[in-house]
Amino acid sequence: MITDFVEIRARGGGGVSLGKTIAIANQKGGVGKTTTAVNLAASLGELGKRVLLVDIDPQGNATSGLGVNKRASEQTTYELMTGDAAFDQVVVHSAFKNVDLLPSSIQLAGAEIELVEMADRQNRLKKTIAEGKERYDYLLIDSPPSLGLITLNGLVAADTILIPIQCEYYALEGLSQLMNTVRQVKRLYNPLLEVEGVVLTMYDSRLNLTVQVVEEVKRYFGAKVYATAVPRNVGLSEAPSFGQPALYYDRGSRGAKSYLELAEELLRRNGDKAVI
Ligand SMILES: Nc1ncnc2c1ncn2[C@@H]1O[C@H](COP(=O)(O)OP(=O)(O)OP(=O)(O)O)[C@@H](O)[C@H]1O
Repeated sequence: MITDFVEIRARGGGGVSLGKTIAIANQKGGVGKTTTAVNLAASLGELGKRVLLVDIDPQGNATSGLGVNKRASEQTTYELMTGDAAFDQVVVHSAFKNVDLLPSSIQLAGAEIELVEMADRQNRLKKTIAEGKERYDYLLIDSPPSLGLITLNGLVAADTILIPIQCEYYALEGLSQLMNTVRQVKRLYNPLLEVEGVVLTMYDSRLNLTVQVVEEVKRYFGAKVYATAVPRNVGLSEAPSFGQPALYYDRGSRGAKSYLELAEELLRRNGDKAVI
């Protein structure tokens, strides 16, 4: 059925417009970067967008979260960034609608040091995923929990940064450092880099602490804070061990639904619409 929500592809249609690259980053560990990357990718794919998930975290959890064996991946973002493989040698289709992956492997941990010696070291990811921008509507980069050279490559390659913040004590700790890094990247390498938004993760509205954290985050980031907060949900934490996004593991779960809502909000904020 054709409704107002149906459109001819807003991005990428006819090869005219380029996909949007969004780095999901926060140097703080365990705040929900990978969970957001995997589930947002699956949700955008479900909504008809062509998505490339770019895993640049040496832990490779986004790779295994999409059901791809990170130990068996011969060509990964490591080879892409060191120049030893081309885009088409690395990209793999996932089992999930509209979602492709550039997998990671533990070898990427070494790249942090190896890249230091290389020419154009902060631009390596940007150059190698450039052709992906012609094929996908959204490219989501899952960053490691640091502000090192690999994360820098992600921020240089990105159009925007999406920051997951866990609703817990010290949630804002390190955010001024992250924003300083964003400002520096803008000044030195990527003047058009913007903040896409802030996503509150592991949200529990029953806790006073959560309410306080949300207030503080809103004071700091204002309208950039997404209205959709992701609740703490067991489906989201179980799904990775089955190599599936929550949408496929347990479609009715609150976690799966909240990431679909997040994807819809992201499309809305970008003036983009689902293709159904
Ligand atoms: N909304 C949620 N509900 C329940 N569990 C969650 C939720 N979000 C994330 N988790 C769990 O919290 C842990 C950390 O999440 P995740 O790996 O996504 O964080 P990260 O920021 O990518 O971590 P790292 O910094 O190590 O890369 C994981 O075990 C994940 O399954």
